[in-house]
Amino acid sequence: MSESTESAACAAGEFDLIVIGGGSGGLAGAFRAAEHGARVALLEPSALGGTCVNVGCVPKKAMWLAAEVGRMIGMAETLGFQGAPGRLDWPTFIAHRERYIHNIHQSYRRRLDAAGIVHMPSRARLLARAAAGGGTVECDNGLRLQAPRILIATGGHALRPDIPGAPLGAVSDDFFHWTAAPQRVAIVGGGYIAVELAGVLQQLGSHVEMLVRGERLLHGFDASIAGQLAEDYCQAGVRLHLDCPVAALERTGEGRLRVRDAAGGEHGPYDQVLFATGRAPNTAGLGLDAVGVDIDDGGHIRVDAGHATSAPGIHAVGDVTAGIALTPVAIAAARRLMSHLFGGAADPSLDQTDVPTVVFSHPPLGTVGLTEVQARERHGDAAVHVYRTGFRPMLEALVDGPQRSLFKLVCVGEERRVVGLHLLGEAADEILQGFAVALKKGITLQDLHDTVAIHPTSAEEIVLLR
Ligand SMILES: Cc1cc2nc3c(=O)[nH]c(=O)nc-3n(C[C@H](O)[C@H](O)[C@H](O)COP(=O)(O)OP(=O)(O)OC[C@H]3O[C@@H](n4cnc5c(N)ncnc54)[C@H](O)[C@@H]3O)c2cc1C
Ligand SMILES: NC(=O)c1ccc[n+]([C@@H]2O[C@H](COP(=O)([O-])OP(=O)(O)OC[C@H]3O[C@@H](n4cnc5c(N)ncnc54)[C@H](O)[C@@H]3O)[C@@H](O)[C@H]2O)c1
Repeated sequence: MSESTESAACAAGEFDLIVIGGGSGGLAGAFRAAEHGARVALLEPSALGGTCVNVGCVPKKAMWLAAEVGRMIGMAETLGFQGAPGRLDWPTFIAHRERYIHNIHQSYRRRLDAAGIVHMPSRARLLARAAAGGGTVECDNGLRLQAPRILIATGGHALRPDIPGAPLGAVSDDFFHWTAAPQRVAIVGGGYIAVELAGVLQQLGSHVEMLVRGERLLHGFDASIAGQLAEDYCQAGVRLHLDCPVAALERTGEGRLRVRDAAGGEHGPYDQVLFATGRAPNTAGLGLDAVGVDIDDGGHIRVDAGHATSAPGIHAVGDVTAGIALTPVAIAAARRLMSHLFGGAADPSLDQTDVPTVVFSHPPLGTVGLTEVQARERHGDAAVHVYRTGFRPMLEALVDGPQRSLFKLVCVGEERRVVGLHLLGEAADEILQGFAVALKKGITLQDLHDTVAIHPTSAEEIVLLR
Protein backbone atom coordinates (compact mmCIF):
# COMPACT_ATOMS: atom_id res chain seq x y z
CA MET A 1 0.00 0.00 0.00
CA SER A 2 1.42 3.43 -0.93
CA GLU A 3 1.86 6.06 1.77
CA SER A 4 -0.99 8.20 0.42
CA THR A 5 -3.50 5.31 0.18
CA GLU A 6 -2.47 4.14 3.63
CA SER A 7 -3.15 7.54 5.14
CA ALA A 8 -6.47 7.71 3.28
CA ALA A 9 -7.32 4.26 4.64
CA CYS A 10 -6.43 5.37 8.13
CA ALA A 11 -8.63 8.46 7.99
CA ALA A 12 -11.07 7.03 10.48
CA GLY A 13 -14.81 7.26 9.85
CA GLU A 14 -16.50 8.40 13.04
CA PHE A 15 -19.87 6.90 13.94
CA ASP A 16 -22.01 6.48 17.04
CA LEU A 17 -22.51 2.80 16.24
CA ILE A 18 -20.85 0.23 14.01
CA VAL A 19 -22.94 -2.84 13.28
CA ILE A 20 -21.10 -5.94 12.12
CA GLY A 21 -23.42 -8.18 10.10
CA GLY A 22 -26.50 -7.23 8.10
CA GLY A 23 -28.76 -10.13 9.02
CA SER A 24 -31.85 -10.19 11.25
CA GLY A 25 -30.20 -8.78 14.38
CA GLY A 26 -27.78 -6.38 12.70
CA LEU A 27 -30.35 -4.70 10.46
CA ALA A 28 -32.91 -4.40 13.27
CA GLY A 29 -30.26 -2.84 15.52
CA ALA A 30 -29.06 -0.43 12.84
CA PHE A 31 -32.57 0.77 12.02
CA ARG A 32 -33.56 1.23 15.66
CA ALA A 33 -30.37 3.13 16.52
CA ALA A 34 -30.82 5.40 13.49
CA GLU A 35 -34.43 6.07 14.54
CA HIS A 36 -32.99 7.44 17.78
CA GLY A 37 -30.67 9.73 15.83
CA ALA A 38 -27.46 7.66 15.97
CA ARG A 39 -24.95 7.85 13.09
CA VAL A 40 -24.67 4.22 12.06
CA ALA A 41 -22.31 2.20 9.82
CA LEU A 42 -23.36 -1.33 8.88
CA LEU A 43 -20.83 -3.82 7.50
CA GLU A 44 -22.19 -6.76 5.52
CA PRO A 45 -20.13 -8.46 2.80
CA SER A 46 -22.93 -10.67 1.47
CA ALA A 47 -26.59 -10.23 0.68
CA LEU A 48 -28.58 -8.04 3.06
CA GLY A 49 -30.88 -9.99 5.37
CA GLY A 50 -28.33 -12.64 6.36
CA THR A 51 -29.31 -16.25 6.95
CA CYS A 52 -33.03 -15.70 7.42
CA VAL A 53 -33.71 -13.85 4.20
CA ASN A 54 -31.23 -15.63 1.94
CA VAL A 55 -30.71 -19.21 3.14
CA GLY A 56 -33.10 -19.62 6.05
CA CYS A 57 -36.64 -18.72 7.10
CA VAL A 58 -37.72 -16.99 3.89
CA PRO A 59 -36.65 -19.41 1.11
CA LYS A 60 -37.48 -22.31 3.47
CA LYS A 61 -41.02 -20.99 4.02
CA ALA A 62 -41.37 -20.52 0.25
CA MET A 63 -40.45 -24.18 -0.28
CA TRP A 64 -42.81 -25.19 2.52
CA LEU A 65 -45.64 -23.27 0.84
CA ALA A 66 -44.87 -24.98 -2.48
CA ALA A 67 -44.98 -28.33 -0.71
CA GLU A 68 -48.31 -27.43 0.95
CA VAL A 69 -49.77 -26.44 -2.44
CA GLY A 70 -48.52 -29.79 -3.73
CA ARG A 71 -50.30 -31.53 -0.86
CA MET A 72 -53.54 -29.72 -1.70
CA ILE A 73 -53.19 -30.65 -5.36
CA GLY A 74 -52.70 -34.24 -4.28
CA MET A 75 -56.03 -34.01 -2.45
CA ALA A 76 -57.80 -32.19 -5.28
CA GLU A 77 -58.40 -35.21 -7.46
CA THR A 78 -59.83 -37.22 -4.55
CA LEU A 79 -62.19 -34.32 -3.84
CA GLY A 80 -63.48 -34.37 -7.42
CA PHE A 81 -61.36 -31.71 -9.12
CA GLN A 82 -60.53 -32.78 -12.63
CA GLY A 83 -57.28 -32.13 -14.51
CA ALA A 84 -55.26 -31.26 -11.42
CA PRO A 85 -51.75 -30.04 -12.37
CA GLY A 86 -48.79 -32.38 -11.94
CA ARG A 87 -45.38 -32.01 -10.32
CA LEU A 88 -43.67 -28.77 -9.40
CA ASP A 89 -41.34 -27.27 -12.01
CA TRP A 90 -38.59 -26.12 -9.61
CA PRO A 91 -36.97 -23.49 -11.87
CA THR A 92 -40.32 -21.71 -12.29
CA PHE A 93 -40.99 -21.76 -8.56
CA ILE A 94 -37.40 -20.71 -7.76
CA ALA A 95 -37.84 -17.67 -10.02
CA HIS A 96 -40.86 -16.63 -7.89
CA ARG A 97 -38.94 -17.35 -4.66
CA GLU A 98 -35.89 -15.34 -5.71
CA ARG A 99 -38.02 -12.42 -6.96
CA TYR A 100 -39.60 -12.29 -3.51
CA ILE A 101 -36.15 -12.26 -1.88
CA HIS A 102 -34.88 -9.64 -4.35
CA ASN A 103 -37.77 -7.38 -3.31
CA ILE A 104 -36.73 -7.76 0.34
CA HIS A 105 -33.15 -6.74 -0.58
CA GLN A 106 -34.43 -3.67 -2.42
CA SER A 107 -36.65 -2.71 0.48
CA TYR A 108 -33.67 -2.96 2.88
CA ARG A 109 -31.55 -0.79 0.57
CA ARG A 110 -34.26 1.87 0.39
CA ARG A 111 -34.71 1.82 4.17
CA LEU A 112 -30.95 2.05 4.82
CA ASP A 113 -30.72 5.07 2.52
CA ALA A 114 -33.77 6.71 4.06
CA ALA A 115 -32.36 6.20 7.56
CA GLY A 116 -28.95 7.60 6.55
CA ILE A 117 -27.18 4.37 7.52
CA VAL A 118 -23.80 3.90 5.79
CA HIS A 119 -23.68 0.38 4.34
CA MET A 120 -20.19 -1.00 3.70
CA PRO A 121 -20.24 -4.17 1.56
CA SER A 122 -17.31 -5.55 3.51
CA ARG A 123 -16.27 -8.06 6.14
CA ALA A 124 -15.32 -6.48 9.43
CA ARG A 125 -12.44 -7.14 11.77
CA LEU A 126 -12.14 -5.63 15.21
CA LEU A 127 -8.77 -3.93 15.44
CA ALA A 128 -8.51 -2.13 18.75
CA ARG A 129 -10.58 -1.28 21.76
CA ALA A 130 -11.08 2.34 22.80
CA ALA A 131 -10.56 3.19 26.47
CA ALA A 132 -13.95 4.90 26.65
CA GLY A 133 -15.74 1.94 25.00
CA GLY A 134 -16.20 0.53 21.51
CA GLY A 135 -13.18 0.82 19.27
CA THR A 136 -11.87 0.54 15.73
CA VAL A 137 -13.18 -1.78 13.03
CA GLU A 138 -11.32 -2.50 9.81
CA CYS A 139 -12.99 -3.19 6.45
CA ASP A 140 -11.58 -5.59 3.79
CA ASN A 141 -10.08 -2.68 1.91
CA GLY A 142 -8.24 -1.32 4.94
CA LEU A 143 -10.72 1.45 5.69
CA ARG A 144 -11.02 1.99 9.43
CA LEU A 145 -14.11 3.07 11.27
CA GLN A 146 -14.45 4.14 14.88
CA ALA A 147 -17.40 4.22 17.24
CA PRO A 148 -17.96 4.18 20.99
CA ARG A 149 -20.55 1.40 20.44
CA ILE A 150 -20.16 -1.75 18.36
CA LEU A 151 -22.84 -4.38 17.77
CA ILE A 152 -21.68 -7.82 16.65
CA ALA A 153 -24.41 -9.77 14.83
CA THR A 154 -22.46 -12.12 12.59
CA GLY A 155 -24.78 -15.13 12.93
CA GLY A 156 -23.70 -18.71 12.34
CA HIS A 157 -23.02 -21.36 9.73
CA ALA A 158 -24.02 -25.00 9.19
CA LEU A 159 -21.84 -27.70 10.72
CA ARG A 160 -20.97 -31.03 9.11
CA PRO A 161 -20.12 -33.93 11.44
CA ASP A 162 -16.45 -34.78 11.69
CA ILE A 163 -16.59 -38.07 9.74
CA PRO A 164 -14.82 -39.39 6.64
CA GLY A 165 -16.49 -38.22 3.45
CA ALA A 166 -18.43 -35.40 5.16
CA PRO A 167 -17.59 -32.87 2.38
CA LEU A 168 -19.55 -35.09 -0.05
CA GLY A 169 -22.75 -34.18 1.79
CA ALA A 170 -24.74 -30.97 1.38
CA VAL A 171 -25.96 -28.53 4.06
CA SER A 172 -29.02 -26.28 4.13
CA ASP A 173 -27.23 -23.48 2.20
CA ASP A 174 -26.71 -25.97 -0.67
CA PHE A 175 -30.35 -27.03 -0.57
CA PHE A 176 -31.34 -23.54 -1.67
CA HIS A 177 -29.25 -23.99 -4.84
CA TRP A 178 -30.93 -27.24 -5.84
CA THR A 179 -33.03 -26.93 -8.99
CA ALA A 180 -34.89 -30.25 -8.73
CA ALA A 181 -35.98 -32.70 -6.06
CA PRO A 182 -33.29 -35.42 -5.77
CA GLN A 183 -34.85 -38.81 -6.43
CA ARG A 184 -33.49 -40.37 -3.24
CA VAL A 185 -32.15 -38.29 -0.39
CA ALA A 186 -30.88 -38.94 3.13
CA ILE A 187 -31.21 -36.21 5.73
CA VAL A 188 -28.87 -36.55 8.70
CA GLY A 189 -30.21 -34.99 11.92
CA GLY A 190 -33.50 -34.78 13.78
CA GLY A 191 -33.77 -31.07 14.64
CA TYR A 192 -35.59 -28.13 13.07
CA ILE A 193 -33.82 -28.09 9.72
CA ALA A 194 -33.78 -31.87 9.24
CA VAL A 195 -37.51 -32.16 9.94
CA GLU A 196 -38.42 -29.16 7.78
CA LEU A 197 -36.37 -30.12 4.74
CA ALA A 198 -37.37 -33.78 4.99
CA GLY A 199 -41.04 -32.76 4.90
CA VAL A 200 -40.58 -30.41 1.95
CA LEU A 201 -38.60 -32.91 -0.12
CA GLN A 202 -40.94 -35.84 0.54
CA GLN A 203 -43.91 -33.69 -0.40
CA LEU A 204 -42.19 -32.50 -3.59
CA GLY A 205 -41.49 -36.00 -4.81
CA SER A 206 -38.19 -37.21 -3.29
CA HIS A 207 -37.88 -40.50 -1.44
CA VAL A 208 -36.60 -39.27 1.91
CA GLU A 209 -34.80 -41.19 4.63
CA MET A 210 -33.95 -39.50 7.91
CA LEU A 211 -30.85 -40.75 9.73
CA VAL A 212 -31.34 -39.57 13.30
CA ARG A 213 -28.64 -39.97 15.95
CA GLY A 214 -31.08 -39.89 18.88
CA GLU A 215 -34.09 -42.02 19.71
CA ARG A 216 -36.68 -39.47 18.54
CA LEU A 217 -37.23 -36.39 16.41
CA LEU A 218 -37.04 -32.85 17.81
CA HIS A 219 -35.30 -33.42 21.11
CA GLY A 220 -36.53 -30.83 23.63
CA PHE A 221 -40.01 -30.57 22.09
CA ASP A 222 -42.98 -32.31 23.70
CA ALA A 223 -42.42 -36.06 23.25
CA SER A 224 -45.97 -37.05 22.28
CA ILE A 225 -46.24 -34.23 19.75
CA ALA A 226 -42.88 -35.20 18.21
CA GLY A 227 -44.03 -38.85 18.24
CA GLN A 228 -47.23 -37.98 16.35
CA LEU A 229 -45.17 -36.01 13.80
CA ALA A 230 -42.92 -39.04 13.30
CA GLU A 231 -46.07 -41.10 12.60
CA ASP A 232 -47.36 -38.50 10.15
CA TYR A 233 -43.99 -38.50 8.37
CA CYS A 234 -43.97 -42.30 8.12
CA GLN A 235 -47.53 -42.18 6.70
CA ALA A 236 -46.28 -39.67 4.12
CA GLY A 237 -43.54 -42.12 3.07
CA VAL A 238 -40.49 -40.79 4.96
CA ARG A 239 -38.29 -43.64 6.23
CA LEU A 240 -37.08 -42.90 9.74
CA HIS A 241 -33.90 -44.50 11.07
CA LEU A 242 -33.66 -43.67 14.78
CA ASP A 243 -30.61 -44.38 16.99
CA CYS A 244 -28.57 -44.18 13.83
CA PRO A 245 -25.37 -42.14 14.20
CA VAL A 246 -23.60 -41.77 10.87
CA ALA A 247 -19.94 -42.84 10.66
CA ALA A 248 -18.89 -42.23 7.04
CA LEU A 249 -20.03 -41.11 3.63
CA GLU A 250 -18.65 -42.59 0.43
CA ARG A 251 -19.24 -42.32 -3.30
CA THR A 252 -20.44 -45.40 -5.16
CA GLY A 253 -19.16 -46.46 -8.60
CA GLU A 254 -22.22 -44.81 -10.18
CA GLY A 255 -21.45 -41.48 -8.53
CA ARG A 256 -24.18 -41.76 -5.90
CA LEU A 257 -23.66 -41.61 -2.13
CA ARG A 258 -23.72 -44.30 0.50
CA VAL A 259 -23.80 -43.76 4.28
CA ARG A 260 -22.25 -46.08 6.81
CA ASP A 261 -23.67 -45.90 10.34
CA ALA A 262 -21.78 -46.44 13.60
CA ALA A 263 -23.09 -50.01 13.94
CA GLY A 264 -21.64 -50.92 10.54
CA GLY A 265 -24.98 -50.76 8.69
CA GLU A 266 -25.11 -49.34 5.15
CA HIS A 267 -27.72 -46.94 3.83
CA GLY A 268 -28.35 -45.81 0.28
CA PRO A 269 -27.32 -45.26 -2.40
CA TYR A 270 -28.67 -41.72 -2.42
CA ASP A 271 -28.56 -38.91 -4.96
CA GLN A 272 -27.97 -36.44 -2.16
CA VAL A 273 -27.09 -36.61 1.53
CA LEU A 274 -27.95 -33.47 3.48
CA PHE A 275 -26.44 -32.74 6.89
CA ALA A 276 -28.74 -30.83 9.23
CA THR A 277 -26.53 -31.41 12.24
CA GLY A 278 -26.51 -28.05 13.94
CA ARG A 279 -24.83 -24.69 13.47
CA ALA A 280 -21.80 -22.85 14.87
CA PRO A 281 -21.27 -19.12 15.49
CA ASN A 282 -19.37 -16.92 12.99
CA THR A 283 -16.48 -15.60 15.06
CA ALA A 284 -13.42 -16.70 13.06
CA GLY A 285 -11.29 -13.80 11.84
CA LEU A 286 -13.41 -11.26 13.71
CA GLY A 287 -10.53 -10.09 15.92
CA LEU A 288 -12.35 -10.83 19.18
CA ASP A 289 -9.02 -11.45 20.97
CA ALA A 290 -7.70 -8.04 19.95
CA VAL A 291 -10.49 -6.28 21.82
CA GLY A 292 -10.99 -8.73 24.67
CA VAL A 293 -14.37 -10.20 23.75
CA ASP A 294 -14.76 -13.57 25.50
CA ILE A 295 -16.31 -16.64 23.90
CA ASP A 296 -17.72 -19.80 25.53
CA ASP A 297 -16.75 -23.42 24.87
CA GLY A 298 -19.06 -23.58 21.86
CA GLY A 299 -17.42 -20.48 20.36
CA HIS A 300 -20.44 -18.24 21.08
CA ILE A 301 -19.78 -14.70 22.24
CA ARG A 302 -20.49 -14.43 25.96
CA VAL A 303 -23.03 -11.73 26.79
CA ASP A 304 -24.86 -10.66 29.92
CA ALA A 305 -28.63 -10.17 30.14
CA GLY A 306 -28.21 -6.76 28.51
CA HIS A 307 -26.21 -8.22 25.61
CA ALA A 308 -22.96 -6.59 26.73
CA THR A 309 -19.78 -8.57 25.98
CA SER A 310 -16.69 -8.60 28.20
CA ALA A 311 -15.38 -5.53 26.28
CA PRO A 312 -16.88 -2.16 27.22
CA GLY A 313 -19.11 -0.67 24.51
CA ILE A 314 -19.12 -3.90 22.47
CA HIS A 315 -22.40 -5.81 22.34
CA ALA A 316 -23.60 -8.95 20.57
CA VAL A 317 -27.01 -10.34 19.61
CA GLY A 318 -28.44 -13.23 17.60
CA ASP A 319 -26.95 -16.56 16.60
CA VAL A 320 -23.39 -15.48 17.39
CA THR A 321 -24.45 -15.63 21.06
CA ALA A 322 -25.72 -18.73 22.86
CA GLY A 323 -29.33 -17.51 23.12
CA ILE A 324 -32.34 -18.88 21.28
CA ALA A 325 -31.39 -19.05 17.59
CA LEU A 326 -34.52 -17.55 16.04
CA THR A 327 -34.93 -14.46 13.87
CA PRO A 328 -37.55 -12.69 16.04
CA VAL A 329 -35.31 -13.18 19.11
CA ALA A 330 -32.31 -11.58 17.33
CA ILE A 331 -34.52 -8.70 16.16
CA ALA A 332 -36.18 -8.10 19.52
CA ALA A 333 -32.86 -8.26 21.39
CA ALA A 334 -31.24 -5.77 19.01
CA ARG A 335 -34.15 -3.34 19.19
CA ARG A 336 -34.33 -3.37 22.98
CA LEU A 337 -30.60 -2.88 23.26
CA MET A 338 -30.57 0.07 20.85
CA SER A 339 -33.57 1.70 22.54
CA HIS A 340 -31.55 1.47 25.75
CA LEU A 341 -28.25 2.74 24.29
CA PHE A 342 -29.64 5.55 22.14
CA GLY A 343 -33.27 6.08 23.20
CA GLY A 344 -33.05 6.22 26.97
CA ALA A 345 -35.01 3.00 27.67
CA ALA A 346 -34.13 1.71 31.11
CA ASP A 347 -33.79 -2.01 30.50
CA PRO A 348 -31.73 -3.48 27.65
CA SER A 349 -32.57 -7.09 28.43
CA LEU A 350 -35.05 -9.26 26.54
CA ASP A 351 -37.31 -11.69 28.38
CA GLN A 352 -36.51 -14.97 26.61
CA THR A 353 -39.07 -17.08 28.44
CA ASP A 354 -42.15 -18.42 26.68
CA VAL A 355 -40.82 -17.67 23.21
CA PRO A 356 -43.22 -19.25 20.72
CA THR A 357 -41.71 -21.22 17.86
CA VAL A 358 -42.94 -23.17 14.86
CA VAL A 359 -41.32 -26.05 13.03
CA PHE A 360 -42.51 -25.84 9.44
CA SER A 361 -43.11 -29.54 9.09
CA HIS A 362 -46.07 -31.14 7.30
CA PRO A 363 -48.28 -30.58 9.24
CA PRO A 364 -46.66 -27.67 11.12
CA LEU A 365 -45.74 -27.94 14.78
CA GLY A 366 -46.04 -24.96 17.12
CA THR A 367 -44.94 -24.76 20.71
CA VAL A 368 -44.79 -22.20 23.51
CA GLY A 369 -43.93 -22.51 27.17
CA LEU A 370 -43.11 -25.64 29.14
CA THR A 371 -43.37 -29.20 27.90
CA GLU A 372 -45.15 -31.66 30.19
CA VAL A 373 -41.77 -33.00 31.35
CA GLN A 374 -40.42 -29.51 32.10
CA ALA A 375 -43.61 -28.58 33.97
CA ARG A 376 -43.38 -31.73 36.12
CA GLU A 377 -39.71 -31.01 36.90
CA ARG A 378 -40.44 -27.41 37.84
CA HIS A 379 -43.80 -27.67 39.61
CA GLY A 380 -43.97 -31.32 40.78
CA ASP A 381 -46.20 -34.08 39.40
CA ALA A 382 -49.20 -33.28 41.58
CA ALA A 383 -49.46 -29.68 40.37
CA VAL A 384 -49.41 -30.49 36.66
CA HIS A 385 -52.60 -31.04 34.65
CA VAL A 386 -52.43 -32.03 31.01
CA TYR A 387 -55.27 -31.75 28.49
CA ARG A 388 -54.99 -33.14 25.00
CA THR A 389 -57.05 -33.77 21.93
CA GLY A 390 -56.25 -35.76 18.80
CA PHE A 391 -58.41 -35.31 15.73
CA ARG A 392 -58.47 -35.33 11.95
CA PRO A 393 -58.82 -31.81 10.55
CA MET A 394 -61.82 -31.40 8.23
CA LEU A 395 -59.96 -31.38 4.91
CA GLU A 396 -58.01 -34.47 5.89
CA ALA A 397 -61.26 -36.18 6.90
CA LEU A 398 -62.93 -35.18 3.61
CA VAL A 399 -60.21 -36.96 1.62
CA ASP A 400 -60.13 -39.75 4.19
CA GLY A 401 -56.40 -39.09 4.67
CA PRO A 402 -54.31 -40.41 7.55
CA GLN A 403 -52.80 -37.16 8.91
CA ARG A 404 -53.85 -36.42 12.48
CA SER A 405 -53.60 -33.29 14.60
CA LEU A 406 -52.57 -33.43 18.24
CA PHE A 407 -53.02 -30.45 20.58
CA LYS A 408 -51.74 -30.49 24.13
CA LEU A 409 -52.20 -27.98 26.92
CA VAL A 410 -50.07 -28.01 30.08
CA CYS A 411 -51.52 -26.28 33.16
CA VAL A 412 -50.29 -25.95 36.75
CA GLY A 413 -51.85 -25.43 40.15
CA GLU A 414 -55.38 -25.26 41.50
CA GLU A 415 -56.17 -22.37 39.20
CA ARG A 416 -54.90 -24.37 36.16
CA ARG A 417 -52.58 -21.63 34.91
CA VAL A 418 -51.59 -22.35 31.31
CA VAL A 419 -47.79 -22.86 31.14
CA GLY A 420 -47.43 -24.78 27.88
CA LEU A 421 -49.23 -25.20 24.57
CA HIS A 422 -48.07 -27.69 21.94
CA LEU A 423 -49.85 -27.91 18.62
CA LEU A 424 -49.29 -30.31 15.75
CA GLY A 425 -51.65 -29.93 12.85
CA GLU A 426 -53.04 -27.87 10.04
CA ALA A 427 -52.68 -24.10 10.70
CA ALA A 428 -50.74 -24.61 13.97
CA ASP A 429 -48.20 -22.12 12.58
CA GLU A 430 -50.82 -19.37 12.40
CA ILE A 431 -52.87 -20.34 15.45
CA LEU A 432 -50.03 -20.23 17.97
CA GLN A 433 -49.14 -16.52 17.96
CA GLY A 434 -52.37 -15.32 19.62
CA PHE A 435 -52.33 -18.06 22.23
CA ALA A 436 -48.68 -17.19 22.96
CA VAL A 437 -49.83 -13.67 23.95
CA ALA A 438 -52.45 -15.19 26.24
CA LEU A 439 -49.98 -17.61 27.85
CA LYS A 440 -47.52 -14.77 28.42
CA LYS A 441 -50.31 -12.85 30.16
CA GLY A 442 -50.85 -15.76 32.56
CA ILE A 443 -54.27 -17.05 31.49
CA THR A 444 -55.95 -20.05 33.10
CA LEU A 445 -57.93 -22.96 31.70
CA GLN A 446 -61.10 -21.14 32.83
CA ASP A 447 -60.15 -18.14 30.63
CA LEU A 448 -60.01 -20.50 27.66
CA HIS A 449 -63.41 -21.95 28.60
CA ASP A 450 -64.83 -18.43 28.96
CA THR A 451 -63.90 -17.71 25.34
CA VAL A 452 -66.50 -18.67 22.74
CA ALA A 453 -65.15 -21.00 20.06
CA ILE A 454 -64.85 -20.23 16.34
CA HIS A 455 -66.50 -23.06 14.48
CA PRO A 456 -65.56 -25.06 12.47
CA THR A 457 -61.80 -24.59 12.90
CA SER A 458 -58.88 -26.49 14.34
CA ALA A 459 -58.20 -23.59 16.72
CA GLU A 460 -61.51 -24.05 18.55
CA GLU A 461 -60.20 -27.33 19.93
CA ILE A 462 -57.96 -25.31 22.27
CA VAL A 463 -60.77 -23.43 24.00
CA LEU A 464 -62.80 -26.66 24.21
CA LEU A 465 -60.08 -28.74 25.90
CA ARG A 466 -61.31 -30.46 29.06
C1 LIG B 1 -32.46 -23.33 7.02
C2 LIG B 1 -32.82 -22.37 8.14
C3 LIG B 1 -34.14 -22.09 8.38
C4 LIG B 1 -34.49 -21.22 9.41
N1 LIG B 1 -35.81 -20.96 9.61
C5 LIG B 1 -36.18 -20.12 10.60
C6 LIG B 1 -37.55 -19.81 10.79
O1 LIG B 1 -38.43 -20.30 10.08
N2 LIG B 1 -37.87 -18.95 11.79
C7 LIG B 1 -36.91 -18.38 12.59
O2 LIG B 1 -37.25 -17.60 13.47
N3 LIG B 1 -35.59 -18.66 12.43
C8 LIG B 1 -35.22 -19.52 11.45
N4 LIG B 1 -33.89 -19.78 11.25
C9 LIG B 1 -32.89 -19.16 12.16
C10 LIG B 1 -32.62 -17.71 11.73
O3 LIG B 1 -32.27 -17.68 10.35
C11 LIG B 1 -31.48 -17.14 12.56
O4 LIG B 1 -31.78 -17.29 13.93
C12 LIG B 1 -31.27 -15.65 12.27
O5 LIG B 1 -30.98 -15.45 10.92
C13 LIG B 1 -30.14 -15.10 13.15
O6 LIG B 1 -29.92 -13.75 12.86
P1 LIG B 1 -28.50 -13.09 13.11
O7 LIG B 1 -28.67 -11.64 12.83
O8 LIG B 1 -27.96 -13.52 14.39
O9 LIG B 1 -27.53 -13.74 12.01
P2 LIG B 1 -27.63 -13.88 10.38
O10 LIG B 1 -29.02 -13.63 9.94
O11 LIG B 1 -27.01 -15.15 10.11
O12 LIG B 1 -26.76 -12.66 9.89
C14 LIG B 1 -25.38 -12.59 10.11
C15 LIG B 1 -24.74 -11.77 9.01
O13 LIG B 1 -23.42 -11.42 9.41
C16 LIG B 1 -22.59 -11.44 8.28
N5 LIG B 1 -21.21 -11.57 8.73
C17 LIG B 1 -20.59 -12.69 9.20
N6 LIG B 1 -19.30 -12.40 9.52
C18 LIG B 1 -19.12 -11.08 9.25
C19 LIG B 1 -18.02 -10.19 9.38
N7 LIG B 1 -16.85 -10.59 9.85
N8 LIG B 1 -18.21 -8.90 9.00
C20 LIG B 1 -19.40 -8.47 8.53
N9 LIG B 1 -20.46 -9.26 8.40
C21 LIG B 1 -20.33 -10.56 8.76
C22 LIG B 1 -23.11 -12.60 7.46
O14 LIG B 1 -22.75 -12.45 6.08
C23 LIG B 1 -24.62 -12.52 7.69
O15 LIG B 1 -25.26 -11.81 6.67
C24 LIG B 1 -33.49 -20.64 10.22
C25 LIG B 1 -32.14 -20.91 9.97
C26 LIG B 1 -31.81 -21.77 8.94
C27 LIG B 1 -30.35 -22.06 8.68
N1 LIG C 1 -38.69 -22.93 12.04
C1 LIG C 1 -37.70 -22.35 12.70
O1 LIG C 1 -37.90 -21.46 13.50
C2 LIG C 1 -36.29 -22.81 12.46
C3 LIG C 1 -35.99 -23.57 11.35
C4 LIG C 1 -34.68 -23.96 11.17
C5 LIG C 1 -33.70 -23.59 12.07
N2 LIG C 1 -34.04 -22.84 13.14
C6 LIG C 1 -33.02 -22.45 14.14
O2 LIG C 1 -31.75 -22.83 13.70
C7 LIG C 1 -31.13 -23.69 14.65
C8 LIG C 1 -30.28 -24.69 13.94
O3 LIG C 1 -31.08 -25.69 13.33
P1 LIG C 1 -30.54 -27.17 13.17
O4 LIG C 1 -31.64 -28.03 12.68
O5 LIG C 1 -29.25 -27.13 12.43
O6 LIG C 1 -30.13 -27.51 14.66
P2 LIG C 1 -30.88 -28.34 15.80
O7 LIG C 1 -30.07 -28.14 16.99
O8 LIG C 1 -32.34 -28.07 15.83
O9 LIG C 1 -30.72 -29.86 15.30
C9 LIG C 1 -29.48 -30.45 15.10
C10 LIG C 1 -29.69 -31.95 14.96
O10 LIG C 1 -28.47 -32.55 14.52
C11 LIG C 1 -28.18 -33.65 15.36
N3 LIG C 1 -26.73 -33.83 15.33
C12 LIG C 1 -25.79 -33.00 15.80
N4 LIG C 1 -24.57 -33.50 15.55
C13 LIG C 1 -24.75 -34.67 14.91
C14 LIG C 1 -23.88 -35.64 14.40
N5 LIG C 1 -22.56 -35.53 14.50
N6 LIG C 1 -24.41 -36.73 13.79
C15 LIG C 1 -25.76 -36.86 13.68
N7 LIG C 1 -26.63 -35.97 14.14
C16 LIG C 1 -26.13 -34.88 14.76
C17 LIG C 1 -28.76 -33.31 16.70
O11 LIG C 1 -28.96 -34.46 17.48
C18 LIG C 1 -30.07 -32.63 16.26
O12 LIG C 1 -31.06 -33.59 15.98
C19 LIG C 1 -32.29 -24.29 15.43
O13 LIG C 1 -31.90 -24.67 16.73
C20 LIG C 1 -33.29 -23.18 15.45
O14 LIG C 1 -33.04 -22.34 16.54
C21 LIG C 1 -35.31 -22.45 13.35
